[in-house]
Amino acid sequence: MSDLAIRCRGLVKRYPPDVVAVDGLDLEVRRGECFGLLGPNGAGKTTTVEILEGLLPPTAGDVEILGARWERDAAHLRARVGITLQETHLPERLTVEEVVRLFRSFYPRGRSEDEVIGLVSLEEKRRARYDRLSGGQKQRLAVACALVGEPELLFLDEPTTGLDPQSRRQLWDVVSDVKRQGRSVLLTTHYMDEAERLCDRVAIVDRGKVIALGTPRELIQRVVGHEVVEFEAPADGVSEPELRALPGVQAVRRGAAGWALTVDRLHLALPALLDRLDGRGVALSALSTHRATLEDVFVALTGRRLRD
Ligand SMILES: Nc1ncnc2c1ncn2[C@@H]1O[C@H](COP(=O)(O)OP(=O)(O)OP(=O)(O)O)[C@@H](O)[C@H]1O
Repeated sequence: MSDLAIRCRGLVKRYPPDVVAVDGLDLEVRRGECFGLLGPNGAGKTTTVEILEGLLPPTAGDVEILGARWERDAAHLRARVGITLQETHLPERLTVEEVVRLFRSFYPRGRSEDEVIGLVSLEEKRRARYDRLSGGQKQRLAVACALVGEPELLFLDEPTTGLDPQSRRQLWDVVSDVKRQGRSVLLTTHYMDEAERLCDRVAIVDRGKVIALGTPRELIQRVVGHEVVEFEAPADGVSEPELRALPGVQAVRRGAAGWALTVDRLHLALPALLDRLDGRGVALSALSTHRATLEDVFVALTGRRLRD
């Protein structure tokens, strides 16, 4: 048995006449791992996921899911994976339990309705019609449908986009439970806090290619450092080499709104920075610090923000 849940090599998807949505993407997701595909709008995440889900044929490349292939083993594979699409439209007039029962009937084996409804905490809504559910409840029901066949691998495409903070946290709990049961998860998201919290490893995708891969902590420390200091000051007030020479500073970037320093020793870098600016009589119009995030990794690698 393959110890990989997903393996793809040289994946390409072109849309005529000239869109290259996926541009030679390689990926390995281990069994039992929650793996995140991160990237800005249009990076190629959904296209990649739909190919891996067997819903879209690639233009080129090789895909293996749970050691099997969609071309040869589609019927068998369908019963082993669970899919939650970016948008799910379920029959408006069916109740929560009717929807779950319907999906349960598609699988040869699986969980009971009660168990699945409990997993996504929709017990109180089991007799409520689909069109009466909130956005978060609808999304949890979609995840319940993906879980009802006890999938070995769960695909979640932007499961929390558009949800309020409480609904997002409820969905995170569901995904954490799925992970605890040893199932594999492939998750796409724009939310870096979501990826840092849920994913064992992430791949950052940009323009159809993987541009960075690792655990969230590894990537942040390797690419960015520990902390980010951002400040605004007149462009002629201080120079890039001067900033780079300050103690504790690892990298310097000048953005549209001001400077961003990545630092590994904030307690040294910050006083030295303030001292330097003060000595020059440079007025600061804004100053903030934050722990480096995956968003900073993306900015450091591409010079762009994830959500421009
Ligand atoms: N059916 C299609 N025909 C033509 N172009 C397409 C089609 N589907 C996607 N694309 C293009 O392929 C690129 C990748 O799109 P994709 O939806 O995979 O990105 P994404 O990373 O999932 O973005 P988002 O986060 O906005 O969902 C985009 O430029 C998109 O416009």
